[in-house]
Amino acid sequence: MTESRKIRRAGPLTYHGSAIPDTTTDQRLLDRRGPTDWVHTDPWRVMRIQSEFVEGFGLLSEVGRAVSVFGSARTKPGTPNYALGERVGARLAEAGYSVITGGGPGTMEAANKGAQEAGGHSIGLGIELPFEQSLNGYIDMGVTFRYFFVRKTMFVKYSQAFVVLPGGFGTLDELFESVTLVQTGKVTRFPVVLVGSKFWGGLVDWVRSTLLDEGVISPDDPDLITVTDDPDEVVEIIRKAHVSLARRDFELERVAEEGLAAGNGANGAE
Ligand SMILES: C/C(=C\CNc1ncnc2c1ncn2[C@@H]1O[C@H](COP(=O)(O)O)[C@@H](O)[C@H]1O)CO
Repeated sequence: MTESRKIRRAGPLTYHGSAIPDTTTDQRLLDRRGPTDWVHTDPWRVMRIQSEFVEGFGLLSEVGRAVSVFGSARTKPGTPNYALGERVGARLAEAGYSVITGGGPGTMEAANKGAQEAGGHSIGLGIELPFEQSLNGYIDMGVTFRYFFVRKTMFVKYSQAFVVLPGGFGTLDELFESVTLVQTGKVTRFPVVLVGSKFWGGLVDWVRSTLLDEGVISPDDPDLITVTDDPDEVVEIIRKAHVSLARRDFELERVAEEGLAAGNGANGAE
């Protein structure tokens, strides 16, 4: 009778006899030894980026109708812009929208405060910065990201409109990123509302004159942005846009169903 050979299973793999490695996968995982420089390499960073997306999608997937509010991190409590941020947050919450901000101080805090105090759902998507900073104190659900671009994806994916109050480079970056996504058709359901005509007027005039005159945007592009001073109008603009988008979706579905009923079949597009 042949002596039974030793075997070891490792997931789907079975090792036999002399092919059995000296250590098990668990030992290699759990024993801490060897070089650690791989944690500073790009492939490892890619894994970390992936995990941030997975975590963000998991945590935010059940957020209902939401609006992202952007604005200066430097707006001080007690100033007109802080009060404006609070009113915008409150009106959105009263209209049933969750309010998503960058979770920081200034206008972000004001919008979260307004939303929370109005009984709404107040969300902060924080960002890890080189200096110590915690989420503001008016957040029901806070998620902190390491990467700006992962966080930006979350603002777009989990909100149905962008509201932009006065702010600096960060706010301008968020404004133009959102307008570019709408302009290029990467997102379809995004009213972009600027709040504060005095602050935004010069920029909007420049868009309508210089950018149009130079031919670097299309004639319809300035209409991708709406300006108002009135928090109630912010909600009205967003509601109207969503109603007309819902009508358009309904119409598209009706046309598709009629096409199917008439035997045209689907066109195969995703
Ligand atoms: C500069 C200060 C704090 C920075 N903290 C921030 N926390 C969270 N999100 C931030 C922060 N700074 C910028 N952002 C994002 O950009 C927008 C504001 O940028 P701006 O340059 O201040 O206009 C904002 O919407 C955030 O998403 C001092 O306390």
